Amino acid sequence: MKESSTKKHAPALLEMCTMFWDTDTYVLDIFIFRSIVVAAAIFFIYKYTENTTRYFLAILLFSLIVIVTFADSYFCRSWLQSGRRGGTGNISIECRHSTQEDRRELKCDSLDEQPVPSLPSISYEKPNIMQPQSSEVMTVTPWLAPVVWTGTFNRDILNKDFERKNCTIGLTVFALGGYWKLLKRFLESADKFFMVGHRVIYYVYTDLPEKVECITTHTDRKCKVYKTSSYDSRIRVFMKRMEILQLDIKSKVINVQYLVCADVDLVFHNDVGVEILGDLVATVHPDYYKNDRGGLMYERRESSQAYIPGNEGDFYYQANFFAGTVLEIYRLTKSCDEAIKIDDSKGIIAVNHDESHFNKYLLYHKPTKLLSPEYIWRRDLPVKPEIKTIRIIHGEKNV
Ligand SMILES: CC(=O)N[C@H]1[C@@H](OP(=O)(O)OP(=O)(O)OC[C@H]2O[C@@H](n3ccc(=O)[nH]c3=O)[C@H](O)[C@@H]2O)O[C@H](CO)[C@H](O)[C@@H]1O
Ligand SMILES: [Mn+2]
Repeated sequence: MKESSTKKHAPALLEMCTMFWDTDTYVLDIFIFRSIVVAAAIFFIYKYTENTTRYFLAILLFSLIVIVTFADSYFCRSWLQSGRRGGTGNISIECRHSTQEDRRELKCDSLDEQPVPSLPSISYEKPNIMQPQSSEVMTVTPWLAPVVWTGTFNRDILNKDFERKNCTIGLTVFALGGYWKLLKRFLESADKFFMVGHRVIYYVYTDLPEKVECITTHTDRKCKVYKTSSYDSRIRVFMKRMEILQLDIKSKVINVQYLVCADVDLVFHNDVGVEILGDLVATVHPDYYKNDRGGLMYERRESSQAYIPGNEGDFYYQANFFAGTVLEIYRLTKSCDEAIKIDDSKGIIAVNHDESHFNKYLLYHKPTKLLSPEYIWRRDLPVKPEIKTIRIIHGEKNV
């Protein structure tokens, strides 16, 4: 009962708190205002009241001053600190009793901790808002995520913008069992085409570290090799990836801002740069991108955690190349790992293994950027007019 009545009055009280505590003129205004009120009350009490009433009113006035002081220093402070004002909950409350100048200075300090970065000047053709980026393909999804195709971005602008963020990009790859043989070609092609000019850490997971030669020709790149257990089936391997990734992000073994997760049977054939980065980025599968919902390879058994009903689905995404901030990749890998384990406990393996769970996650947690099939093509697929630049080829299992 008490709680609901507090909630009912919350906006008005909050507004009052904000007025009292979040203005530079607070100290002066409130001091003058209260002094006038108290002085007027004392004048009134002494001029117009008799002895007994006078004492009673004096005690009442004193109690009121105590209650008001207590109320605004306690409630307003905790309300503001809890951020209920929305967005600016980090205001420097500590300086509430200091002078006006101190308050202003401290407030500015917290806002100006990060200088405002600006883009260096670079020359490029003026963007024309009347010119559609493509008449052939979708460049923005219905939830306003860009779809990256050749011709939709200017890498120079993106590179300059990314440099000022001073971020490191991680590239994870698993090479267990016989797959260690694919690693050399994968890393060589990444060295040549992946995020050239940016700080990169390769995170290589293998059960055979002694066979792995992790080299890079760039001075701003590191390679970290981690030993894993061996698994008796390849399905186990790609299910385990989700578990290993989420654990290593959580324990900060993987410690970067952006993470790109790749299969080892990928070979980079053209530049793949910061245009692929975003909060949560998935690649559209080259086999199914023209199919309607019925033709997408989702898990259709209700018994599986990866189940997607027939009337739902956006695109079929490939689990062999995805990217995002570490936070988003953590959420994705953790959710997929949990779903895989629930299925496992019931003896269920989703139709496309980790990829089915990956697609389920992305249906309900929409990617903020999509990569066109140009980013993961396959050698055996026929040439298509919309595929202008094949950037990565997948399924390269022969060395
Ligand atoms: C037909 C089929 O099966 N497709 C699955 C498989 O496609 P793929 O044929 O792409 O699977 P894959 O053989 O490339 O295995 C996936 C990745 O796991 C790693 N790996 C796998 C096995 C192994 O013994 N050692 C090892 O290191 C390696 O990085 C490899 O690239 O993988 C996808 C996940 O990306 C999906 O789950 C697909 O359903
Ligand atoms: Mn693969």
